[in-house]
Amino acid sequence: MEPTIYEAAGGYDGLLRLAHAWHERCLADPVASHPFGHPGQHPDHLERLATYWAEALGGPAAYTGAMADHSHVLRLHAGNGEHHDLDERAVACFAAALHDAGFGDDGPLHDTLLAYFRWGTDLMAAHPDTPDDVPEDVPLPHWSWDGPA
Ligand code: HEM
Repeated sequence: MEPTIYEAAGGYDGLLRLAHAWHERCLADPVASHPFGHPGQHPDHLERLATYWAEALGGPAAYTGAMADHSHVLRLHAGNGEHHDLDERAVACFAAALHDAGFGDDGPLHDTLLAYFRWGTDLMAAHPDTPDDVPEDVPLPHWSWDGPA
């Protein structure tokens, strides 16, 4: 049977490595660093991000099982107005992070992870006005080798 993207990416450990690499790239970027480093952000941010990615990419449902739901994640990203520059920089940082974390610069796994992140960034930008616009109980969006699942 074809491995899930989660398995192909090295499971939770591989995705945690990628989350660290993405965060490093964002912190080093003049635009993408802005959202990070404010007081009050979750101390386990990267572990929670990797757990979320794991669930979205065919791994265990541990984010929604033990941490929070997708509506919570949407609310964290909502209410910041339109920010296309930031989104573009965040995607560029993710492409660089794929390289840094050992996922290479091309190939099916690299390409699907990058496409997932680009899609996810658009989903996160869907509520620019206020977190109050985010409905309750939005299901966590899954991604497959063929795109949105
Ligand atoms: C422009 C791109 C993005 C930026 C600038 C960004 C920024 C952030 C920031 C600042 C936080 C911390 C919020 C807090 O703890 O107060 C966060 C949390 C998080 N983000 Fe993003 N994000 C981006 C894209 C994404 C994408 C594409 C995904 C998923 C595919 C994602 C998933 C998450 C998750 C799961 C959390 C943690 C939620 C929790 O603490 O339970 N983000 N993000």
